[in-house]
Amino acid sequence: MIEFDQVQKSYEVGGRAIPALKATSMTVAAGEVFGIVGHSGAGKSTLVRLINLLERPTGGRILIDGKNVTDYNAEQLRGFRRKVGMIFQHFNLLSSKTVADNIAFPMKLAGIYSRQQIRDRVDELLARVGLSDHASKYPSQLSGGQKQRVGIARALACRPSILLCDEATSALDPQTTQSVLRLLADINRELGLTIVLITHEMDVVRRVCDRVAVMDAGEVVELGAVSDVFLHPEHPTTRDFVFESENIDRDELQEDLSHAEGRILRLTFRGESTYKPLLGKVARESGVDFSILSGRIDHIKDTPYGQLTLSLVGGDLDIAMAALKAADVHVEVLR
Ligand SMILES: Nc1ncnc2c1ncn2[C@@H]1O[C@H](COP(=O)(O)OP(=O)(O)OP(=O)(O)O)[C@@H](O)[C@H]1O
Repeated sequence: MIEFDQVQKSYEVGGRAIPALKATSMTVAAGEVFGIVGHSGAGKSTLVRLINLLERPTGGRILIDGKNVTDYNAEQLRGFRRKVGMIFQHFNLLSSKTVADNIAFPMKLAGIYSRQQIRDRVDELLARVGLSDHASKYPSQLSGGQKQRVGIARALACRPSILLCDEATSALDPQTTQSVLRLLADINRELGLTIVLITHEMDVVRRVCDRVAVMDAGEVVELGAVSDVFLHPEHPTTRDFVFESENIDRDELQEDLSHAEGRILRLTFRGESTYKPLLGKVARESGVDFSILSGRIDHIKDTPYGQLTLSLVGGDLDIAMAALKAADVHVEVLR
């Protein structure tokens, strides 16, 4: 478990303290995939670099599994850092070393593993990330996705309990992003590793994270289960991220809504209710006519969800609303 207790960070620039993270308290549970989303400069990298103490907080405490790591001496810190792996946007591989040597590097540096242990672990990790045939290649001979797989294998070499991902898919195309995210989800499930993932894309959060913190100007402005934050965003910054990820143009949406008749509702279905033929039944029972203005069905991690914007005309609106709510559909009246 990672606990931030009133953690703050400012950088000294030209004798002035520039605040990057305002006093923040939050907890990341062991074994969860925790997303941190925010625009450039929001403080995401600072927050994540505080977890492995690449940056030292200027206030507050960071507790990992109940231990205050901000108090650690140099030796304790070295041991602790082996338990926290990290992957980066631009992979940060050593270009003069082969794939196998890149993966072995943190184990050699630790100085506590035998040659045989290192060889076995490298083979195991190469297989885990699907690169057994590429062990002797150099990073320049690999695609972006393969480089990130090497980065992941290297981060896992010393069997960490926490994996930090700093914009790990931002340099990859959508298909490669999917496969790297799938690999991270598998690793999380199989190894029970805690993953903290920073990104500026809500879509990445939607695919793999259990919970998310939204950051704006050095502050966590919204935090919760991805399904709640994504489907019912409250803070304007969160709304921007969700709209962006769904490719919704607000002006166009307003324009479409202004042409629609009657009441306008947004319905959110989660889990099994997503696939039920509910609208026809509600229309028959209430006499209300629906017309669909927009809609999508997708997944939040493994859970299906659907969102429909409807205009409703005629019939008995109260009966329709009651029937939808009784079927566990979240109903929001837009007009
Ligand atoms: N080493 C540093 N010295 C001075 N200021 C810094 C330093 N690192 C970050 N900052 C400042 O702290 C604030 C937060 O930066 P941070 O890199 O944490 O944001 P971010 O959300 O990760 O942004 P990005 O997505 O662009 O990486 C910014 O205003 C940045 O300019």
